[in-house]
Amino acid sequence: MLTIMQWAQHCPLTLEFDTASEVSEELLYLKKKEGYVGKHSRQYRDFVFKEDDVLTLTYPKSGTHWMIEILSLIRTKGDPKWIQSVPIWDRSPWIEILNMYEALEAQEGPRLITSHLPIQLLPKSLFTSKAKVIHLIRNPKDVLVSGYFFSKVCSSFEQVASLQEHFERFLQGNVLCGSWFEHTQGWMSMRGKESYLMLHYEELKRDTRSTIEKICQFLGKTLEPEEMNSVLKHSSIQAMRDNKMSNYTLMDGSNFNLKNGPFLRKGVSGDWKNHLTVAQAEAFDRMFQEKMAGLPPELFPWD
Ligand SMILES: Nc1ncnc2c1ncn2[C@@H]1O[C@H](COP(=O)(O)OS(=O)(=O)O)[C@@H](OP(=O)(O)O)[C@H]1O
Repeated sequence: MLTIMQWAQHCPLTLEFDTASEVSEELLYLKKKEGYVGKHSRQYRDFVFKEDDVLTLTYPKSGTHWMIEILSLIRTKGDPKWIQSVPIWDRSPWIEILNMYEALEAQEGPRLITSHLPIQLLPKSLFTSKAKVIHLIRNPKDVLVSGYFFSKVCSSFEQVASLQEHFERFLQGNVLCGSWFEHTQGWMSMRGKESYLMLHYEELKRDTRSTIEKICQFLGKTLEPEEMNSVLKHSSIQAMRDNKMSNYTLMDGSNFNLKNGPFLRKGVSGDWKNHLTVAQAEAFDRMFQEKMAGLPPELFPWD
């Protein structure tokens, strides 16, 4: 029996797997994480996804919370009462966090569920159920930069001395949730399934309305024009910064330290250009070409 993961120190979840072969190399670093506590969670593997579940699936720092806010507002047809009264992590709990997992199990459907896990660590019922998966991806250079700043705010992230150190760890997959390249390719293997929708942060940013329409179509929902306007208004980054149920001020002082930066930082595409050197960007691009060779370039519509 091999225990491989503790998510966060304040809400420890550990998954146990029967054989080492079930553990991808890129996740092994998690075993070394300080404060690591083994805890048997075979039950997790038996979690039953239901057909009316909607799973937001992201590599960390790809726009997860934005998507949850949008899905919450679609559910209420733009009425902000729910998002303004229930914390974002209770509206769409992370399946890999133990206390949230337990809440999810007890929850009546339809459920919003979130995960940052790579595909091989999701309970198997996901792949036989009709639960819908929204896989949001983002330019990994922006993901990298966002993660660097977030590491100063959230102690679950690897504490690093410099952006260069974070850069090297990111390319090696030696960061929370492992290699972006493998995580992304893994989930992209669901392309073509009716229950899978892949979206880009950049597309959501460039044309939020059309992307929300696409989400509604995928979910079989319709919004009246004024309901759509309300979804747009209340899921804007400024509205989320002003919403204490979404800005993590309720978590400040736990493993979040908002003195070191806001939870909702810039919320733009292309911020990597302000932080990565030309040499870093070139090294990144070489790695990208190598790792993602064979996938159509239109899957990655960013510069
Ligand atoms: N409404 C809205 N509009 C635009 N951008 C937004 C929005 N909400 C969150 N964000 C940006 O998403 C980044 C955080 O991603 P995640 O929510 O996936 O982070 S986490 O891993 O779940 O902690 C983080 O990106 P950076 O600003 O580049 O750090 C957030 O600012």
